[in-house]
Amino acid sequence: MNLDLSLNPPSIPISGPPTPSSLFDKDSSNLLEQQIHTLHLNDTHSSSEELTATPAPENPIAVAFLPNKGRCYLATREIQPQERIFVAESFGTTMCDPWLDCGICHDCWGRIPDRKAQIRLPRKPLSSTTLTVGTKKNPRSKKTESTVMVFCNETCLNRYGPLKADLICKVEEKIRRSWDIKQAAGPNGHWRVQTTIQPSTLIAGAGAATATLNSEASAPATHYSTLIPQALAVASTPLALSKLQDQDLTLFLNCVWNALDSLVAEQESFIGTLQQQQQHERLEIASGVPDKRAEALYPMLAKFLLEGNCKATIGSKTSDDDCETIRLLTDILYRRQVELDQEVAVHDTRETAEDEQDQEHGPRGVQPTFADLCSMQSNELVLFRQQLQQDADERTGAENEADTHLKGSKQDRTGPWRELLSILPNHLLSCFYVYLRIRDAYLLLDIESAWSPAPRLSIDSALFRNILYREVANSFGIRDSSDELLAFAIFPRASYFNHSCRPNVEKRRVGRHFEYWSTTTIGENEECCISYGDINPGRIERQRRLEDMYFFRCNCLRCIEEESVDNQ
Ligand SMILES: C[S@@+](CC[C@H](N)C(=O)[O-])C[C@H]1O[C@@H](n2cnc3c(N)ncnc32)[C@H](O)[C@@H]1O
Repeated sequence: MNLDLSLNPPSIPISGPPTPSSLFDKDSSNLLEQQIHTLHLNDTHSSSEELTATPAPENPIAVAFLPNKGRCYLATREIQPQERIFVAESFGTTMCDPWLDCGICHDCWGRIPDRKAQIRLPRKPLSSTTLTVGTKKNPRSKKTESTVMVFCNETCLNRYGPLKADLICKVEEKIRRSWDIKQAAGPNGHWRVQTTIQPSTLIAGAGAATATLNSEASAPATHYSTLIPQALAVASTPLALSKLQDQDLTLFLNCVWNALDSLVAEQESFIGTLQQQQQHERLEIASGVPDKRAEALYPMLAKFLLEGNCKATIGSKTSDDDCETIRLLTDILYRRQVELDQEVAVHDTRETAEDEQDQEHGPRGVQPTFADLCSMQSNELVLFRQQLQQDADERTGAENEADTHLKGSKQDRTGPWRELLSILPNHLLSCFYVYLRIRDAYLLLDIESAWSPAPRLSIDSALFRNILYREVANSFGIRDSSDELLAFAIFPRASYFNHSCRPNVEKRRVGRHFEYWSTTTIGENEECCISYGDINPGRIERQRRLEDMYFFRCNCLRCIEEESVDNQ
């Protein structure tokens, strides 16, 4: 979901961009806990303190905290109408699927004037590896064969980062592969999810496999056979889930996602990696060569977890929307890895600090970091609650289809998972699917040793959640002059602009930047707000839209004024 944009070009010079404080460190594993702590701390502020922005004389705006809206931008001085107050840089972008090969540049999102001079990626034919599960060879879809990235010219490609572009094309190829789960599950199938082995023998193996398959060694995790009862002790019905306070819901979700990671690690440890033959030779596993087993691992996990439990289609193909999400995640993970590696040589050319003026697209803002992205507001809990409600609404008045289906299905082999899966909203199960898809793609690239020369990426559920639920309702739609949605991008430092139904700031896209311009005189310490889309309808309709799309009840001055008039 995205915030709407306006697309007018700039005409006057820039003031320096503000630097919002980063509340979180780069270790993603405890970000959720830290976020709760931070919000708790913020709750203890007095309102007079909260309304004072930290002075930053060179910047016209600074981040502050408002009790009923969270963080916001306040003016640090009087701002005149038509001042450019901020330039935002993205940290993660993804082109919408229909535009992948339609002459829109992946870097500047402009229409490519010279179609003959454009650069189309991948340049070389895609990997010859047969990406099928089971014995049947699946013909490549047209999507896989088509170009996945187009750039105006070398300048745009270099700014985007050729290594990253190449990597995203490789990932795209993997996520488009067909998951033929029926074939994989047959008697001659390559892999079956096994959950009958004693947990005590698995925990060490699971940790070892994770350490091998992911670049960061992780401590052996708690096994799902412990985590699932823990989750169900917190809530065992959708109704109980809907009543949980934030802290308990976070605990519940942590148990669920950690349980998924534990299952994934356990199954990976059965396969082992190519270097861990002894591990899986000890265990009785289905026949097949290791790489075939690995190819079948994630499709089978999806079948095990989702089939019969999820109303969303767990198809053999990844939906276009899911591909968009995975490209965005990969872009972000790539940039995070570059930060972690601090490999200047591999770094995109656009990242040089002294290059503050882009000849084609005007001035640049401060380059955001992964920590900036992690300090954005996570919408995981509100989204979860909304999805629970939606599922409940769908069930009202009709037979509880999901439950009937479960009871009559052959899903009993899911054992301890069954009860847990049956109470989760469908949307969360769809997120599992995207998570398994991305892990599948990365595992195949591991097996093919296909990362180099780009940095090797890995993901676990904590990282996945940290990124995914910050993208939700926080990413910006990139539109062309006819309002066509071309792409999505995350602008971490721009995400502190709150909404107002009477905004005093407007966004303008200039190439791949966003610029923020005052539309009126803004007094010192006054809040600077943009609008999240259409502000023309009446108050009730405006508020309903914001609640549905962005999960909050609007507390802007206009709504407060109109509400008090309505109540008189
Ligand atoms: C893009 S973020 C803006 C920054 C956010 N306040 C923060 O602390 O990170 C959007 C969120 O800010 C809050 N918000 C923005 N505009 C608001 C408004 N007019 N009334 C109430 N809350 C608002 C809501 O929580 C919303 O989900």
